[in-house]
Amino acid sequence: MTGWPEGYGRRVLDEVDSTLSEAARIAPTLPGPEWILARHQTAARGRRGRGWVSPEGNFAATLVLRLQGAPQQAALRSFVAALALFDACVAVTGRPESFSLKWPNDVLLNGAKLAGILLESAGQTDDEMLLFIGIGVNLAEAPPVAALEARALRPVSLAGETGVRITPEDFLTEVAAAFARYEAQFTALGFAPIREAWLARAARLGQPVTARTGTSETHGTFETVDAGGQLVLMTAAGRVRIPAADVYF
Ligand SMILES: O=C(O)CCCC[C@@H]1SC[C@@H]2NC(=O)N[C@@H]21
Repeated sequence: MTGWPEGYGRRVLDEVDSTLSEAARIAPTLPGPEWILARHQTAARGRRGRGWVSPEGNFAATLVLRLQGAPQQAALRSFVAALALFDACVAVTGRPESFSLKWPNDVLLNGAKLAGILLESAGQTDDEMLLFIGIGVNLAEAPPVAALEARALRPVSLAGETGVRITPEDFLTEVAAAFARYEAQFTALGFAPIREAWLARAARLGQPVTARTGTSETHGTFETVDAGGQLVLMTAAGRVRIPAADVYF
């Protein structure tokens, strides 16, 4: 059985507006990294200003990390978190072939959206920042499709697709343990092995995708993710590196 990782704190809330907001409120008082899990969120947020619908029984948590170094290095923790989620999903289902990762940091199950990650930060000085890694996983139930944007991937739940039922608390133990392993690897060896591991689990590598920002769309073949975590597409106009976007298949 997976144990709780040494050095990481944990608190479980019945209800909160958003675990990301709670993280920002309590982070200055925390002595070390801390997971905040909520059974219910009243104002959860998703990427790019979207909301996040999280029915009871789904996983909603934020990890608070105090980090030294460049903000770009902090942002690469989204890949660390995505790998941790992938491993946790495999640990509870025993089905590595069913899961994949979508740039920048969604977890797919049978090609549909199972989980999302939202990074926020605070308190940045020259050498220290607080990073909040917000994670939502449809463990029990997928949100209603009416809540989705056009072209967004269909949401699915772990229980619906695999029949595996796990509580958010037990899932947190798996995610926290996997995160601690990958974070130790990141600290010791940098982004290179994380990047390799992420690419080995990537959805649609070598296939055509569309990357959309608020203002532009880029179509191309998904070539790789570079050493800075940017999406690399081969387009009709040549190779393009994209720092942030939504990807559509
Ligand atoms: O848009 C996405 O794919 C990212 C969704 C992230 C949702 C999680 S749920 C826990 C944490 N608290 C929030 O308000 N959002 C994140």
